[in-house]
Amino acid sequence: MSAEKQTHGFQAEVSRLLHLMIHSLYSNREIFLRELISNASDACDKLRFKALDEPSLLESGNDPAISLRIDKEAGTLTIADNGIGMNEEDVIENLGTIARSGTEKFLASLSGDQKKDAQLIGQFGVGFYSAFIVADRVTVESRKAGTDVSAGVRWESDGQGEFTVEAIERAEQGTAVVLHLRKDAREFLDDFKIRQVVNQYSDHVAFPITLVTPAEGDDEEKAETLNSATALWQRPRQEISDEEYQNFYKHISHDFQDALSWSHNKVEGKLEYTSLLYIPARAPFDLYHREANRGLKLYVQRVFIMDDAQQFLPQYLRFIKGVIDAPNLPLNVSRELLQDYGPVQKIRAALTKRVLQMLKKLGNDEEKYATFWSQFGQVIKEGIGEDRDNQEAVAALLRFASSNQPGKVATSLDQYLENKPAEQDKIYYLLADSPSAAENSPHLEVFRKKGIEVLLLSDPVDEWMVSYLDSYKDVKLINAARGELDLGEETDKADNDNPLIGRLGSILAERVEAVRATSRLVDSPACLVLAEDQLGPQMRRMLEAAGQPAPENKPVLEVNLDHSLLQALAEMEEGERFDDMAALLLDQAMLAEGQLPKDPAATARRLQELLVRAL
Ligand SMILES: Nc1ncnc2c1ncn2[C@@H]1O[C@H](COP(=O)(O)OP(=O)(O)OP(=O)(O)O)[C@@H](O)[C@H]1O
Repeated sequence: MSAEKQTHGFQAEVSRLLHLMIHSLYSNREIFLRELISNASDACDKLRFKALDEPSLLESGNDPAISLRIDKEAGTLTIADNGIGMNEEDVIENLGTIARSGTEKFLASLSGDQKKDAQLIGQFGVGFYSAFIVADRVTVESRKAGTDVSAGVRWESDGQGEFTVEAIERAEQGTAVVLHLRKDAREFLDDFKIRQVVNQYSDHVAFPITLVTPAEGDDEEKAETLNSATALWQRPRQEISDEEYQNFYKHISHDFQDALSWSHNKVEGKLEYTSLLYIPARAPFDLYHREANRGLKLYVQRVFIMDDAQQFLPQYLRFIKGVIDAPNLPLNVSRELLQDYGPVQKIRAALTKRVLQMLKKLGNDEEKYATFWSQFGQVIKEGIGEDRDNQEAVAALLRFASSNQPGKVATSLDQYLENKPAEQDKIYYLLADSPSAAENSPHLEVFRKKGIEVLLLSDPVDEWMVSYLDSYKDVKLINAARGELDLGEETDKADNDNPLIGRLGSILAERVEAVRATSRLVDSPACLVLAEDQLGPQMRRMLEAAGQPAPENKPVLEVNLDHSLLQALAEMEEGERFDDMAALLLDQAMLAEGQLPKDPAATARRLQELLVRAL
C-alpha cells in the first residue's frame, strides 16, 4: 500500500447524491445512525461467515460487536465494529463510488423539491453517505480481518468532492467511522439522545451495541449495552411489537418508509426454516433493472450467509424484502448450489404461496392495497405468465379499470364474477393504449347498452399477460374487440347482405381483411376488429421496440348500418367521393383505437376537402 496520503475525487454521482442528501434529509437526519449501525452489523455478519472457513479470524475475546463512543471535547461520535474491515482498495471502491446501475438516471430524476427528493432518496437507500448529513468531516479507519497490523487504512473527507486515503497501523481489525459533528448536530453528543435513537431504530440488531462514555471528572469510562442482541426473527412473534418489525424492515431494506405488511413464520419438521417477509410500500428505483439487487438475506443457524439470495422467490416477487434462516442448509452453500438444491426449491414453493396469501390478505385493506397495486401491479402481472402453478392465486391479485367504475383501477376478477348476471358465462376485457382510449372506445357501446361490465386494460404488459390467462375460475376471458362478438341470444343479428357492405369491401380491400355489419356499435359508425389469432397493437409495439419484425395483419372493419353516416353512404353513387368517404370511415375507426392512419397526408387531404364542402 502507498505510504503517502493520496487524494481522490468522488465519482460524480457520489458528489451529487451527497449534496442532495444533505439538503433533503435534514429533517430525518437521525437515520444516519441506523445506516452506520446497519453497515457495522453487516460487517460483523460477513466476518462470522468468513470465519466458517478461517476460524482464527474470530480470535478469542473478539466476538463481533458494535460500539458507539461519544467524545464531547472533540465533538465526535464514533461508530466502530470489529467485523470484516476494509483495505485500501475496498475503501476507494466502497466509499468513493456508487456501483448501482441506473444511478445517473435516478439522480437526474430528482427535482430539487426537498420533500419529494427525500422520498426518492429513500427509494435509493442512503447508506454510508448519510454520515455527511450530520458531519462536516468523516474519518474512517479500518483493517481487513486476517491482515497484518500494518495494513490499516485511513479514509477522510469533508464531503465536498474529494477524499484522502493513507496507510496506518491499526491494532484492531474492523472499522471505526468517526463523525466530526456539525455545529447544529451536537445533540448526538448526548448519551441520552443516542440511547433513544438506538432504541428506536436499532434495538433488533443481532450483535451487542455498547455505548461508551469517556471518563469525566471522577467518573470512570462507562460501557453500557443498549440492545438485547438476539436475532429478531428467532424471537417468538407475540413478543415482537409492530414497531420492532418496522424497524427491522428498515434495517434490512434501507427504506425509511414503513412496510405495508409482513409475515413471520417458523416451519418445523424435515424442512425447517424461519422466514420474515415484508411487502414494501414503494418500489425501489431499480425494480426493472436486470442487474438490481433482489432477494432475501439468507442465514443458516443465525449465521449470515448471503445478501440477495434470489432463489427463494420467483422473479415476479422480487420486490419482497426479508430474511430466511434455514438451519439445515450446509453452511458453505453457494449461489450455484442454491440454484438446484432440492430443499431450496421446496422452500421457494412454500414462500411463494405465503407471499401470495399475504397479498390476498392485504387486498382486504382497500387503501393499502391501492398503494401496493400502484407500485407493484405491473410486476405481479409478470407472474401470470411466469408462474403457471399459482396462476389463479396471482390472477386473484390483479386489479383492473372497469367500464362500471370509470377512473378507478380497483376491480378484481372475483368482484367481476360476483357482479355479473348468472347467465353471463364470460369475462370481457378491452385492450387499449390508454385508460381514456379504453373508456371511450366504440367497442364498449353495445356492452354499455346491454349493461355488461368490461375490464379495461391499458398497461403495455396487458396484452402479453392476457395471452397467458385463458380463464379465471373456469370462466373464459374474452377480448371485446376481437373476432365475432357473441353476446348470447340478445345479440341483434347483423345484416351482412346489405349491398353497402360489398361496396365498401371492394374499395377497402387492400387495407382490411373484410368489411362486415356489426352488432357492436350503438353511436359510432364503424370500428376495427382483430381476428382471434392476430397480434394486437401492444404486442406489435413490444416486438418492434425489441427490433423484431411483427407480422402484417389486416383488421376487419365493422360498420353500423343503422348509423346516419352509413345510411347516407348507401345513398351515394359510385365514384371518387364515395371512395374518399369509405377511406375516411376506416381512418376514423383507426383513430378511435389510438392508431395513425397508414397515410396521414391522404387522410388530411380528404378531411380538408370534406370541411371545405361542409362550410
Ligand atoms: N463498517 C463497515 N465495515 C466494512 N465495510 C463497510 C462498512 N461500512 C460500509 N462498508 C462497505 O461500504 C459499502 C458501501 O456502503 P453503503 O452503506 O454506502 O452501501 P450498502 O450498505 O452497500 O448499500 P445500501 O446502504 O444502499 O443498502 C458496503 O457495501 C460495504 O462493503
